[in-house]
Amino acid sequence: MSETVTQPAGDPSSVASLDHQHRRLRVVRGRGGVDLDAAERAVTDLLIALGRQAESEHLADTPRRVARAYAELLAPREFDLTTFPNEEGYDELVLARDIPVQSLCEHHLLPFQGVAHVGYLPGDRILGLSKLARVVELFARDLQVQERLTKQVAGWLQEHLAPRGVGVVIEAEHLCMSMRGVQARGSRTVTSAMQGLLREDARSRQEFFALAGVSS
Ligand SMILES: Nc1nc2c(ncn2[C@@H]2O[C@H](COP(=O)(O)OP(=O)(O)OP(=O)(O)O)[C@@H](O)[C@H]2O)c(=O)[nH]1
Ligand SMILES: [Zn+2]
Repeated sequence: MSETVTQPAGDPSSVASLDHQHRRLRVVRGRGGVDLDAAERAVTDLLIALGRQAESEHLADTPRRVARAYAELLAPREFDLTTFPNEEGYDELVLARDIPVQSLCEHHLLPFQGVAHVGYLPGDRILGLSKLARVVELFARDLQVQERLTKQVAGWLQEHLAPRGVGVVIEAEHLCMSMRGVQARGSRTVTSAMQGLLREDARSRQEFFALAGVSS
């Protein structure tokens, strides 16, 4: 048996189907579609505005490449959110550290990249471990600000896994801050989002930050 679930407001383009028998949630996140032809024309115009014609063989195909690159960067891969019954009653933290994060800053369309530490305190069900990284990608492949990305990952896990708590820390370097502008090379921005016991209980919160290797 399966049913289609539409994601909540703020994420209107996402659709998922729930397989009750296997407790799998098929996660598909559309972006309303990238218009590749229009993007290609826009990149051609941008190159002209920057004073660059298709003067070399390298540049000749650049508009098409850039359009396809953005389409790829804005399209998270589909996955099944597989959960299992917490048969052992495991009630300590589960934490995946150093999950690579790559996203695009919505102010300059430049990359920001770094790592995410994502953890949760299990309730009735535990999650296939790889899914923590997949949820990070689900929201990172978008035009983002780091604060929103961090909160979206935590909120989504809380909603779909119903754990006793969720914690997300992201450490990232923004190329808009290092390659240009202030040129603060090597500076990393740290954001966190905590839900449930990891927000309310000081001991759990401290343990999360200690295991994540981040001072609280
Ligand atoms: N809060 C937040 N700010 C971000 C993020 N990514 C980039 N920014 C900042 O967004 C701001 C945009 O500010 P503006 O003053 O409009 O842009 P700007 O003139 O290019 O700013 P400078 O980078 O200081 O040269 C900059 O301070 C960026 O560093 C993010 O993920 N979160
Ligand atoms: Zn930026």
